[in-house]
Amino acid sequence: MMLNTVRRFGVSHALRATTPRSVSTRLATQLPKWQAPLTLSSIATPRSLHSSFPRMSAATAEAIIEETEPSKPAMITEFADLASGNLIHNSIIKNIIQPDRMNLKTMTEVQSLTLHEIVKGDDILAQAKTGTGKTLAFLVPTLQNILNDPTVDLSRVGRRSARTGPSEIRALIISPTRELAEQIAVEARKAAFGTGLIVQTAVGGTQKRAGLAKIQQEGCHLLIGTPGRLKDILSDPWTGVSAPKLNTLILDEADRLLDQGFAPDVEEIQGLLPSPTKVDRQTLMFSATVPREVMQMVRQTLKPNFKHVNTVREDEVPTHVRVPQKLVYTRGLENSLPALLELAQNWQARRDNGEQLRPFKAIAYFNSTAETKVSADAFNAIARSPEFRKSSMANMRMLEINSRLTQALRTRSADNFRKAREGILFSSDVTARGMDFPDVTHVVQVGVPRDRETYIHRLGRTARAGKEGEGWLFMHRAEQDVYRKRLGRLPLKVDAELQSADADLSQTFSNDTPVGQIVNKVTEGLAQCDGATKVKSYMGQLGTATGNFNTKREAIQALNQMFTIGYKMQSLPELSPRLTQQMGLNRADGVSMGDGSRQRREGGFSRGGDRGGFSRGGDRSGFSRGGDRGGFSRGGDRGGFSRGGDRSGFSRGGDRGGFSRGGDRGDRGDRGSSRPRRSFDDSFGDDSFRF
Ligand SMILES: Nc1ncnc2c1ncn2[C@@H]1O[C@H](COP(=O)(O)OP(=O)(O)OP(=O)(O)O)[C@@H](O)[C@H]1O
Repeated sequence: MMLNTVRRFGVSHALRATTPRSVSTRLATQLPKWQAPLTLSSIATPRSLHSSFPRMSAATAEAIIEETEPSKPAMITEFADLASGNLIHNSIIKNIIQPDRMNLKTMTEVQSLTLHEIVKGDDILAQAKTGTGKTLAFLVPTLQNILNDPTVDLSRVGRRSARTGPSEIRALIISPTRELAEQIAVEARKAAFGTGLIVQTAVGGTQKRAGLAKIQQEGCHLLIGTPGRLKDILSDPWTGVSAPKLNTLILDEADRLLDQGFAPDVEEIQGLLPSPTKVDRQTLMFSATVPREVMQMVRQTLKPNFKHVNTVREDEVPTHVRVPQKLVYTRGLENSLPALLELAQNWQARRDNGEQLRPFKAIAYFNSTAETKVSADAFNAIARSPEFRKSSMANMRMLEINSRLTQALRTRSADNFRKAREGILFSSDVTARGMDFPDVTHVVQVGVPRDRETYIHRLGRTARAGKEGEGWLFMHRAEQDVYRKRLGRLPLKVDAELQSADADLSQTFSNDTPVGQIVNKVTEGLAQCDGATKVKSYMGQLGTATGNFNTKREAIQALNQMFTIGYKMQSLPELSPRLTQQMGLNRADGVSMGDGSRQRREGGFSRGGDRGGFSRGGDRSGFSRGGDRGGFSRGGDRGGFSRGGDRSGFSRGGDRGGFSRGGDRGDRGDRGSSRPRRSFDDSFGDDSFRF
C-alpha cells in the first residue's frame, strides 16, 4: 500500500496517506454526519471553519482543531488557491476559473470536502444535493491524480509516432445513462484542456467501432461510459482496450449503479480490472441519494476504511428547501395535460404582465415511455396551431426524450433542450439523474414516481447553478396512500390554482372560458396523435396505475376514463385473459378482455416490429397475440456556488413497456430495473434493457 502510494503520489503524499485514520474515523462517529467531513478535509484554522461553516458551533470547532493533525493543509475554498503547494495543475485551475472557460470561483461544499481525500487516494462515498457540483468534485482531483502518476508519459501525447495507448487508462467513470456519460466527458475535456490528458467515452447506442477506433488511435487516460458498453469493450481482448494500471474507479449516481438493474454489469466490469490486491485502486462513489438498501453494496465495494462525506444533514429533507414544491390533485388522469398547459400559460401570462420571470423551461416526467410520447405529440400539435404560433408562447420548443428513441434522436433532443430558451422536455427517467440542462424553471412529475430517490433526482433538474426553480407533482387522489408510503417526508404544498386539474372533462367546454380553451386545445392536440400510441400509453400506464392506486379497480377506471374521455378513443384496449390473470384483474374491475382483434380492426395496433400496441409476433406482451412490450442558498451556505467574482454566490443549488412480459415503464437509465416493486418491475416489458 505504502509503495503503491509512493508510486502514485510521491513520498509526501504517501506519508500523509499513512497517518492514522483513527482521528477522522473517531470524529466521524462522534459528530453528526454533516460535520464529520470537516475533519476529513483537514481544516486547520478557526477562521476557515467559521467563515465556511457557520452552522458549526465554536465548541465543536475547537474539538476538531485539537484532534486534527497540525500538519494537515487548510481547507481550500477558492479554486484559485488550489495552485498553492502544486495541489492542482495550473492548466486545470485556469480552465476552471477563467471567465472565457468555466468561470467558476468558489468551490462548493462537496468539492472542498472531498478534494484532499481523493488526491490522497482514499475511497470515498460522497453524498450531496443535486446540482451542487459533484461532477467537478470527482473530476478535478482524479485528473490531478493521473497527472501525478509518474508512469503517465505526457510528453508523448499527440505525437504521431509515439502516442499513448488504449491500455493506458488510469481512471474509469461509470454512468447509468449515455447522456450523462457524454455530459461528464464534456466537463472532463474542459477541465483537462491543455494538460495532455486524453478523455474518451464508451456509450451504448453509438457506433461501437468508431468509438473504439478513436480510443485505439488516440489512446486514453480517462474513460467514461455506460456499463454495458464498457463491459463489452473491456471484456473483448481484440479491442486492445484495457486498464492494467487503473488507479481510480468512479461510480457516478452510485446508488443507481449498485441497484439490481446495474449491479451485475458493474461487478463484471470490476472483474475485468486488475485485482485490487495487485494494483491498489481507489474507488469513488457519488450521488445525491444513498438509500439504506444499497449501503451493504457500498461497503462491499469500497475499502473498509472508506470516508463517507455527506453534505446532506441527517435531519434534512434532501431536496433544496428553497425549491417550492407543489402538489396538484387531478380529478382524473386525463387532467394532467391540461394542467401542464395551464401552468405554462399562467407563467407566460405573468411574464406578459411585466413580472420579471425567466422563460418557461420545464421538464415533464412521466412514468411510462408511451405516455411521454403521446404527451409530446399532443403538445407538438398544439404548438403547431396558428393560434399558438401567434401567441407569446410561439418560441416554446416541445421536445421528447426516452429510451425508445434512437441514440441520435436522444442526443438531438438533449442538445436542443440544453440550447432552448423556453420549452418543455417530455421525458422518461433517462434524464432524471445527473443531467445538467441550464435554466430549467419547472420540473413537473406526472403521477407518483417509483421511489423517493427518483422524485429527488428528477426535482434536481431545476434550481441548479444558483437559479430558482419549482417542482410540481400532479397526482390522482387515489394515489395518496402510495404517495405517502413511497415518498416519505417531503416539503410539498397542495396547490389548487390550476383550474383545469379539477375540471370534469366529460363535459363539453366552450372556448369562452380560459379552462375551456385549455381543455379544447389539449383535446385538439390529442386528436392528432395516432391510436396505436394511445393504446400503448394505456398499456404502459397499466402497470404504474395498478401499483400506484389504492385499488386496482380504481386504477382501471381512471385509465379507462383517460382513454375514452381524455384520448377520445371509442373502445377500450383489450387485455388478454393471461395478462389480466397475471395482474390479478378481472372483468369486474372494468377490464376489457379480448385478444386485441378490436384494436387491430380500429387501428390501435401495429403488425410486428412496433413494441407498443399490439403485434402479432413474439409474445412479449401479455396480449394474447403478442403485444406490447410493450443547493444552495444565497450567501454563506457553501452547499453552493459562485461564479466569477460573486462571493455571495448563490448557491446553486422503462419504460419497460407493459407487464413483465409486456407494458411500458418510464425508463430509468440505460439499463434495467432497480429494486423490484411489483407495481413497476414485474409489470413491464424490456425497454429499459435496450440501452
Ligand atoms: N464551484 C462551482 N461554482 C459554480 N458552479 C459550479 C461549481 N461547480 C459546478 N458548478 C456548476 O453547477 C452545475 C451542476 O453541477 P453538477 O452537474 O456537477 O451537479 P451534481 O451535483 O452532479 O448534480 P446531480 O446530483 O444532479 O448529478 C453545473 O452547471 C456545473 O458547471
